[in-house]
Amino acid sequence: MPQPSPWQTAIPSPSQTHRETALSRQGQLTKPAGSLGRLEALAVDLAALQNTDTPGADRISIAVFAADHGVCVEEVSAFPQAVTGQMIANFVAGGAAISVMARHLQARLEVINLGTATPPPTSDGVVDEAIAAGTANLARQAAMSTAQLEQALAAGDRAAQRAADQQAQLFIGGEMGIGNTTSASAVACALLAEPALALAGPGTGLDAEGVSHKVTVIERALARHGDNREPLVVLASLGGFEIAALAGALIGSAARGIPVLVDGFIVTVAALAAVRLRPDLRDWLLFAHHSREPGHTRLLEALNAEPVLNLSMRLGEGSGAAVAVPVIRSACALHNGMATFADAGVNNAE
Ligand SMILES: Cc1cc2ncn([C@H]3O[C@H](COP(=O)(O)O)[C@@H](O)[C@H]3O)c2cc1C
Ligand SMILES: O=C(O)c1cccnc1
Repeated sequence: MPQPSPWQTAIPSPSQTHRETALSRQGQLTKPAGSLGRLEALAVDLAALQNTDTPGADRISIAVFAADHGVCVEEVSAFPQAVTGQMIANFVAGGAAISVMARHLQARLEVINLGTATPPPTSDGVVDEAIAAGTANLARQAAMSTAQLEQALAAGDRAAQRAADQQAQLFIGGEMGIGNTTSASAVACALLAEPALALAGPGTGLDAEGVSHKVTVIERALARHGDNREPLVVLASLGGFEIAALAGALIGSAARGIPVLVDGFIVTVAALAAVRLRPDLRDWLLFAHHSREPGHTRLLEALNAEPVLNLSMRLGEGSGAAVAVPVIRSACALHNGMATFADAGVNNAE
């Protein structure tokens, strides 16, 4: 019998008992009901997901998935493809935005290389999950084979296992891959049956002419792909290794009982594909921020997601999720630390 793929493992249901206890506690804390706004719901959601009366986000695992994209030959990014490998080195050297945030949050950061055309100058400290030297050009052919897709999903699942081994309370997936807003937009268009124009944006900073060209490249990819909306087919045809690995990591994280804080545009596309594959994943996703990449609005709507922050960020790497962590920590500290009306001898509402 063939082994089931990791993305087929069971995803637990959030604890209804802990949700109810947390909701009741929120109603007894020394504040007008609902006055902590979304912080209340965040703490309640985390209590249910973490299966605890004292939710927390002290132990965080961040995994940045990196890979190159064959579609870069179509000149769809403001930056050269070699930047992917260079940034991998920067992540482990500690100089990237996500490296700074991981230190700031005392989070564990790992960098996973799924395959680059120009390898990083040093691979010390990088998790090697290389599948190929980047994907094929998705404007002309399927980005990856079914076997490569399975490899990417499994690499994501292994990252989720490492997060579980570290007893992570929250998982953050990040990505790096020059050209990946083209791939992510194409995946989203195929899943949502939207035209390229509705979802493509500047990415790293294309001008209006650059975005128009990117739209035509995505249209070519979508015409080649056809109207198949099956998530695994869409991922293999239009995805990237890091996007597929993220989908595997999100499912793997939920399967191990670790809630996920979803970053910006690209991770949300991976989340959409993963939710289409496993609808029970949706409960495990908290959305960190609303990216400046214009297509993110449509994606958030499709996932019925209301992100914690909107700081006009458009970086990726998991950086927006990392920046939202202090808000999540505040929600938990308030939930766990505030006195109840009864404890403090404060009169509750009539
Ligand atoms: C120095 C640098 C650091 C980054 N960190 C994340 N990205 C982001 O930009 C890329 C996607 O944009 P596009 O599709 O336009 O290439 C991804 O690698 C993404 O994570 C970066 C981009 C650059 C240039
Ligand atoms: O929101 C994102 O994930 C994003 C936006 C632009 C470029 N890279 C990533």
